[in-house]
Amino acid sequence: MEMAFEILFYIILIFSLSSIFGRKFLSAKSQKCISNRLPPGPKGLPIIGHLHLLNNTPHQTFHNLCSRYGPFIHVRLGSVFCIVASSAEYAKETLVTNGLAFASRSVNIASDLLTYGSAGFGFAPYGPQWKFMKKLVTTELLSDKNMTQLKYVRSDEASQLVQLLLDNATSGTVVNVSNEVTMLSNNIISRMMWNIRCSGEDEDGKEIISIIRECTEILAQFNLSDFIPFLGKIDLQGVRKRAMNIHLRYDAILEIIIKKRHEERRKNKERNMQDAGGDNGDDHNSKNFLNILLDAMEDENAKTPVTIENIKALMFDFLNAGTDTSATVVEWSLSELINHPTIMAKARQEIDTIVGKDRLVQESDLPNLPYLQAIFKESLRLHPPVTLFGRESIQDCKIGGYDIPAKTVLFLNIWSINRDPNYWKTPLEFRPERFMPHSDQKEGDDNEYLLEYRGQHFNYLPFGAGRRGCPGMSLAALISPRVLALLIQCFDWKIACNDKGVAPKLVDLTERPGLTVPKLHPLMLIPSVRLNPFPISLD
Ligand code: HEM
Repeated sequence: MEMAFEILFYIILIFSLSSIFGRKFLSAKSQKCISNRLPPGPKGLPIIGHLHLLNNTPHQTFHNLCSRYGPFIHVRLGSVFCIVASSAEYAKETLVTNGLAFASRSVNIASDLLTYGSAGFGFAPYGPQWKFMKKLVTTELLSDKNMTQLKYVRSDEASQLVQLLLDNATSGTVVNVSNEVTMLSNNIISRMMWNIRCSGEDEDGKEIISIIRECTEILAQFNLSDFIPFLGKIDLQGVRKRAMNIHLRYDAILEIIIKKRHEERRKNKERNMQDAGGDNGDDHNSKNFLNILLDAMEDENAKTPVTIENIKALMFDFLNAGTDTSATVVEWSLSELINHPTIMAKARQEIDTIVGKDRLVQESDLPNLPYLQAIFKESLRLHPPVTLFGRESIQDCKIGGYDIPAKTVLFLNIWSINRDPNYWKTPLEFRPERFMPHSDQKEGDDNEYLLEYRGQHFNYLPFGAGRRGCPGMSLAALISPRVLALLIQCFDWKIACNDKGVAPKLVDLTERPGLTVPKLHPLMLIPSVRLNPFPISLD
């Protein structure tokens, strides 16, 4: 609500300013669009277009507009021409059939500052730098080999979470599960990146976590200056100033981390020289992302040189894209399981049968736990961590017979497609059985159980698809289901009392607006020990 008032206030201001400046800032691009054959859309207002329709849950706003005007619509946000795709057919058309045209991302004032002018990967324009980064990410940083080498990080963090929850269960303490799984996910990504834990005593870690939180907030903030060019310099909402502040803090901490790492590398090299090529005894640390990137930067024969800005920006992308997303799935899954005790019981039975009660679930068990996988998939469907993602076109193209000009921003509404009754039976129901083979199927389930999230099934795209589909999908599929399995295996859960002293019967499932969409209210639960896994041992 607050945001709606803020936007209304600025819109009135824009109208006043526009009467002074006239309409000349309406870009040539949007003028050109008007003459072409465009997808349908609501009637826009002069200058601001459809800005007034947006609130802080754009996926829901676009969903409502598409229910009225069809699955492929256009809107104009100030001077920015946008299309919204809200069906499997248009997802395929935009992400794959016209995948090259829509291979870029739009950049805004905050993301430009935070990513060193798009020097990283996630916000990089489509071109040689992005292609080089993509190769580095898929063949080195997030390669199967590196994921296997860094398995000890994920296992260690999972053990630490179980230990912490055991302590809480023993003392009967209420646990903020949302916070704990976010911290776990931050720790995993941060240790894989540069071997720093975010929780605990490490000051660098604490600063990193506070930066991540502020970034998520500012990147999700709707900034009018991104859409009304003449406001760019004015910074009405103070977004540029805040983004600059975060950027400077991020840069300062990165400088410290990189300096320390250079020093360690120098010492290791000296030690290696003395040992005449022997092991440097630092193998855990050596495969972290920062070391791989510093190796790439020091490679004098590289065709595409890697700069320090590339490294800092890429690290930013991972922190930003990889932490909250993986945690959000666990938070939603556990919430749904508590609200559906029969599903919880079935998941537990599967774990008890396949894994037993003598040891904890390991990553290697995951392929043998189909019901757990179905819960993971169903959670990604009903509560996709990324509800809406954006791309930008680099050339004119035709989609569904409509003319789409270059530099059009595409919003793909995953949230809406995942709830579309044309593709899903009882789409608003949390029902993992839809992803299970025959015996558990309800009549008319068709082939929902065959659907995978890897980007080939266009009615189910929690990780996107095509060239810019999520490179962290396999990592997320290792982290989230395993953590969820441990929470199911080791603990019984009770909902904690609210501030009125009443324990609600069901977990509240309201969404919090933002770049990723976690629960509005953190998941506050009281664990009790179901399986005491001493000694805690994970692979
Ligand atoms: C459940 C967890 C996750 C979900 C649901 C998710 C979802 C997404 C989505 C929808 C996109 C946009 C895809 C597109 O444009 O087609 C994306 C992009 C991206 N994701 Fe993820 N993601 C998750 C975890 C991760 C992790 C763990 C990492 C890395 C450590 C990561 C790194 C990225 C990057 C770098 C991009 C940008 C890729 C590019 O622009 O080429 N994500 N993710």
